[in-house]
Amino acid sequence: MTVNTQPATERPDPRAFGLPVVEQDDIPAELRALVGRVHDLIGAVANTTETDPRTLAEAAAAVEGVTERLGRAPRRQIGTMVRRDLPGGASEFGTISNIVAGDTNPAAPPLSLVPTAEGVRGEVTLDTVYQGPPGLVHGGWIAALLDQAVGTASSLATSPGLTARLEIDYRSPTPLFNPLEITAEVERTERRKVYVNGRIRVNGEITAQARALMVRVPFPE
Ligand SMILES: CCCCCCCCCCCCCCCC(=O)SCCNC(=O)CCNC(=O)[C@H](O)C(C)(C)COP(=O)(O)OP(=O)(O)OC[C@H]1O[C@@H](n2cnc3c(N)ncnc32)[C@H](O)[C@@H]1OP(=O)(O)O
Repeated sequence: MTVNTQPATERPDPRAFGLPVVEQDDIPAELRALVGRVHDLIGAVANTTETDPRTLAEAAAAVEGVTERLGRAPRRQIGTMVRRDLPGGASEFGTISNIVAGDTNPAAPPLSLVPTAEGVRGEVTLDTVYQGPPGLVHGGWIAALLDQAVGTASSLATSPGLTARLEIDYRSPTPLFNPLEITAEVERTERRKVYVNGRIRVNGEITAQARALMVRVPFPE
């Protein structure tokens, strides 16, 4: 039975939880470029066949130098959020260094999800940084992508919550270097509980699907 006892129309402002908020448009283009180059670096390091000790040592020293230089500025407060405008006039908050979708996380693919009539949709192509079995996406990353999708669908349709339960059916291998279409939508809500379904498609075929229970976080008084 579908029970909608607590439809959420309020959008909590993360500042009410003591979390700083950055406007997505205020993230400097140069920081975005740096995030992109470090993302490329992760792939280059993971896949290099370079064996010359001097070349490798120089690369390590160069990276260490950049890390030290950036470390001179204070770190962002843990839990810093970013506000993003969405197509259609809505906006959403996300953690700025979210491992799946964070604007400033070089390890994130990143996955960008937009609202649809049903829920949310995004497309992403993963490289060997996300490899599990040869040529295939790691199962944990498949779960991570789907967790993000069901969480975002739930958050946009109701209000932000935490994943209480996530069940994944891995139906067929999910390949690297192929566009993954990720969709999710709310099935029903019961008080603070939001039941959400999601899936990954490759060339129109479902490779993995998720059933999730999100529990909405109570707003501060
Ligand atoms: C802050 C503002 C900023 C905005 C922000 C925006 C972010 C927008 C994008 C989000 C995109 C992120 C997507 C990644 C999402 C993660 O990765 S979340 C991280 C992984 N999850 C966690 O760490 C959660 C850990 N678990 C917990 O903290 C707590 O167990 C929970 C889930 C909050 C529930 O605890 P609780 O609030 O005390 O609620 P509780 O009363 O126990 O349960 C409520 C109801 O849920 C049921 N329930 C709870 N757990 C379960 C379960 N495992 N199975 C079945 N039923 C359950 C209970 O039975 C109860 O049912 P009813 O009595 O109402 O019928």
